[in-house]
Amino acid sequence: MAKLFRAVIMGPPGSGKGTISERIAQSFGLKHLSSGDFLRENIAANTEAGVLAKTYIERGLMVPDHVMTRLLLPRLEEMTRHSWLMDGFPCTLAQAKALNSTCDLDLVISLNIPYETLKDRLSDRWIHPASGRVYNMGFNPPRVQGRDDLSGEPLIQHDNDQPEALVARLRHYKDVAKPVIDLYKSKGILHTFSGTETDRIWPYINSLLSTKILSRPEMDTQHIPMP
Ligand SMILES: Nc1ncnc2c1ncn2[C@@H]1O[C@H](COP(=O)(O)OP(=O)(O)OP(=O)(O)O)[C@@H](O)[C@H]1O
Ligand SMILES: Nc1nc2c(ncn2[C@H]2C[C@H](O)[C@@H](COP(=O)(O)OP(=O)(O)O)O2)c(=O)[nH]1
Repeated sequence: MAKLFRAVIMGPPGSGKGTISERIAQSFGLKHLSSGDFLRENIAANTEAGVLAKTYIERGLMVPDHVMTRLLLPRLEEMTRHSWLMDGFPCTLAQAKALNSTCDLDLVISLNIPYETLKDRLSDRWIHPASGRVYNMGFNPPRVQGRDDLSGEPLIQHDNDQPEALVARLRHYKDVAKPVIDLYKSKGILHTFSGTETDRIWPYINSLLSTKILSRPEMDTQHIPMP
């Protein structure tokens, strides 16, 4: 059996983590794990952690580290037979250290996208709140305006995606992500990609992964929630 592959994708809000993760999952058969999806599943199932996490997310705050690690690490430990790509975790040094004690990462992708680009994308980002599916009116519009493609339910915009809130969110991201990025740099597994368009960054990520993932045993093209 081919060696399992463990990767993380990092980047500020709107940098394209979700979009690129889906492409990686489709092209390389890794399972796309998303901290946001996982939190939404817990909220929908009314688990104790989900109820707690909801109180933070509703206020536009990050969920505390101990809640995130207690929720996610056991799930990652269970994934003994699959290669995966984690999107949205870790995003603090405490989370990264906790992840480190659970598994050895092979690769970290960091997206470095200019502020103006993030601002434009996010002010035009529409979300299906129940699933977390995202649309952008120019880049990946829904089939029917204002409606989710799968459920037909209405799409919403988040206040914290609007320019007034964005500056603070990006500053916060930079502060908390810097030590995480430094940690992965020191381990020699960090790969940074800069640019303004996902379609132009993607070929570089694709060719990097082609050199790292030699065999593709799990050509599973779906975005699979954690077990
Ligand atoms: N690793 C994490 N640590 C703390 N809170 C998290 C983490 N991942 C997700 N969250 C919380 O869950 C919420 C939803 O996460 P999700 O990644 O779907 O959305 P987001 O805010 O749109 O992120 P982005 O803007 O980067 O796409 C976040 O706003 C945050 O409150
Ligand atoms: N115009 C444009 N929009 C893009 C591009 N790549 C992604 N997007 C859109 C899709 C989303 O609406 C928004 C943010 O992307 P995302 O994949 O949700 O980012 P992230 O928050 O998971 O990091 O930007 C891109 O290259 N151009």
